[in-house]
Amino acid sequence: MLQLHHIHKTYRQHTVCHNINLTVQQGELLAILGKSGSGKSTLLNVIAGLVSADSGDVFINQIRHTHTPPERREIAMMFQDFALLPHLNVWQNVAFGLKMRGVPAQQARTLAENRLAEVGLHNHAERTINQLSGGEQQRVALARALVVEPKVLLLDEPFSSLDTHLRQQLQQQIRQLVKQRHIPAVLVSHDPAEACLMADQIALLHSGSLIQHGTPQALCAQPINAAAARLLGCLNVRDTHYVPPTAIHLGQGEPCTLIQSARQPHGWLLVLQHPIWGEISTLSDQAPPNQHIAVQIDETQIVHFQAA
Ligand SMILES: Nc1ncnc2c1ncn2[C@@H]1O[C@H](COP(=O)(O)OP(=O)(O)OP(=O)(O)O)[C@@H](O)[C@H]1O
Repeated sequence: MLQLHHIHKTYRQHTVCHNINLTVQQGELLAILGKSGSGKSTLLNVIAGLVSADSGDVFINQIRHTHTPPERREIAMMFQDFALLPHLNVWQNVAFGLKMRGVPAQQARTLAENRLAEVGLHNHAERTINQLSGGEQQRVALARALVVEPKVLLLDEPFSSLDTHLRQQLQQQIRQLVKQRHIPAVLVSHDPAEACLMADQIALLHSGSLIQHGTPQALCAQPINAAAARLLGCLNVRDTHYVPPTAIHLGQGEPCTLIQSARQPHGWLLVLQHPIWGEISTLSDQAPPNQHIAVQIDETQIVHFQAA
C-alpha cells in the first residue's frame, strides 16, 4: 500500500503540492489528472524520492520512506520517452536493473526473458532497441520496470507517444499486470478518457491542490466544481452547474437551434443552443434534422457546483 500524508512542496514562493493526502491499495491504479503545471510530476517525483517534499510523509507498506534514497525505495517508474539504453539489446535492457542489484548473470537473463514473455516479446530478446517499434519499446520499458519486483509502479504519461491502437493495448496490459502483481500504481495523465478507462480512483490536481478524489463514476456524476468537471472532460460545463449529456432528451420540450453535429463512433454528437441553458451538447443515435431540434432537460440530473 502507498500512502501520502500531508505532502507539501514549494518552489520559491510557488506552492506546487498543497497538503496532499492519498492512499493507493495493493492492485489498485490511481490516476492523477491535472493541467500542465498543476504539480503532477512533482508529486510523482516526491513518491519516487527524486524530489524532497518540504513536509509530509511517504509510506510504502506501512513503512515510512520519506528520507529513503530513490534506489532503496523499490519503486519502478515508466516515462513517456522509454529511457532505454541503445547500446544494449532487448533482454540486456530488461536485465540491467537486476545486474545493478548484483543478481548473477544467468539468473538475470532468465528473469528478463520471463518478463519479456509476459509482455509478448519473447521472440525479440536478442534484437537491438532500434529494431523495435515504439509500442514494442514501451513494452520493453514495462518488462524492465516489473522485473525488479517493485513495491510501487509509477507511470508518467507513458502512452503519449503511441498510436491509439498500441496505447489501448498497453493500457489494458498495465492494468492487468497491476492486478496480477498486486502492487499499487500511480498514473500521471492529461487524458480523462485514459484515466477513466484505467483507474480505480482518480485524483484531480488544480494548482497543486487535490480538489477531488474518488472513483471515475463518482467523479463524473458529481464533479465538485467547474474546474473538476473540465479536468474530467465533461461537456455542458458552466461555472455554476453541469448538465450530464444523459440528462438531455431529444424530441420534446424546448425547440433548440442546432449549432453543430458530428458523427462519433457511438452516434451523433450534437451541439445545441437552448433558450434557458445556453450551449449544450448531447449524444443521439439518430442523424439530426437540419436546423432545429426539440430538447428536454431532466433537471434532476443537473449538478450544481459549490460556491467557491
Ligand atoms: N525544479 C524546479 N524549480 C522550480 N520550479 C519548478 C521545478 N520543477 C517544477 N517546477 C514548477 O512547479 C510547477 C509544477 O510542475 P510539474 O512538473 O509538477 O507540473 P505537471 O503538472 O507535471 O506539468 P506537465 O503536465 O506540464 O508535465 C510548475 O509551475 C513548474 O514550473
